[in-house]
Amino acid sequence: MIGDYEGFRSGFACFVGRPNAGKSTLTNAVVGEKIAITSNRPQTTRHAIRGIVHRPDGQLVIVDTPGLHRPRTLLGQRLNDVVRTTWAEVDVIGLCVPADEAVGPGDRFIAGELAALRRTPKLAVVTKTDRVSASRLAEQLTAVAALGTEAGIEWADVVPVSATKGDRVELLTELLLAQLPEGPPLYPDGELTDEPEETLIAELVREAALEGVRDELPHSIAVVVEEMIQREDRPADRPLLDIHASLYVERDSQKAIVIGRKGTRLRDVGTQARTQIERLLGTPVFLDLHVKVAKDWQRDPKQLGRLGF
Ligand SMILES: Nc1nc2c(ncn2[C@@H]2O[C@H](COP(=O)(O)OP(=O)(O)OP(=O)(O)O)[C@@H](O)[C@H]2O)c(=O)[nH]1
Repeated sequence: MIGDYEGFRSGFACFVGRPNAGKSTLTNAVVGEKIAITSNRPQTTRHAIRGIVHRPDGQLVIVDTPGLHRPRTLLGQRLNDVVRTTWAEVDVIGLCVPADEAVGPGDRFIAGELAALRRTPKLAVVTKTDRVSASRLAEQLTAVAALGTEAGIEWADVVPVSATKGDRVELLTELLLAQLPEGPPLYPDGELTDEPEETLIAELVREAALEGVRDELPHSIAVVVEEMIQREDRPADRPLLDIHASLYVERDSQKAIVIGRKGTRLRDVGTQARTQIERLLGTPVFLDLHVKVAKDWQRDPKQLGRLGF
């Protein structure tokens, strides 16, 4: 049957780069739908969420990985393992370097790790080009080319993009597709992601809970969707989906922060998350959030397992 797909390319790609490099935003821009989680604080992406681009001549499956970083906790170690496993499995890797920040040790560390994957084609992606002048962009393109040379990587392409403006996102997609092996589609037409809905919903709740909180919290929040059930006794044209989710924090003090004065903060988190979830699922949702303390869950293998890591 392979012959039926002559000229068709399919495979996996992932974007790597230091925290805040713009990987999630770029994934969304390439896939064209909000699926990965973005935020202006580092390391909010924890799960390998795939977005799927369908084209007449190819199919590109994007795997969104957490940032690689120096592990300080058990969670950190597991995240790094996830990242390395993902890198070894994909067909093409895009290293994202923001246009508005100098190439630094973080980029060199990641480039060094990438260089070890000899057979995988690698593209350098200079992100957030809308934030810099043309001359600054030209300098950054040179710096990123040099980053490759130093690490012993031969970039398949060096592509400047703005995910927010949509500049050259289409070009990048084509260049990624061109690196994929020939083969039949991996997923049915029309599918955007194969991540279970619960995971996406949990990530949306987590994203809402992280809005505007202090720096110590991001790594301490985990969200688990406990139950999703259609409300009974609803007219067919007005369905309602009940979602019960737990927000786990590590300490009582963090619980107080998440809940806020008289529960106002948690209500806002619920409203924001519900809006996003309704957009994702296309159905009205009643979202019930509970905050629970799981003492030092990041250091406890049993708790990590229960929270899905
Ligand atoms: N102006 C501009 N801002 C961008 C662009 N892409 C991303 N950003 C912003 O940069 C910040 C980080 O973007 P993310 O996509 O969350 O970065 P990330 O690499 O996935 O971050 P981690 O999940 O922490 O690894 C967010 O505030 C984005 O809005 C872009 O093309 N232009």
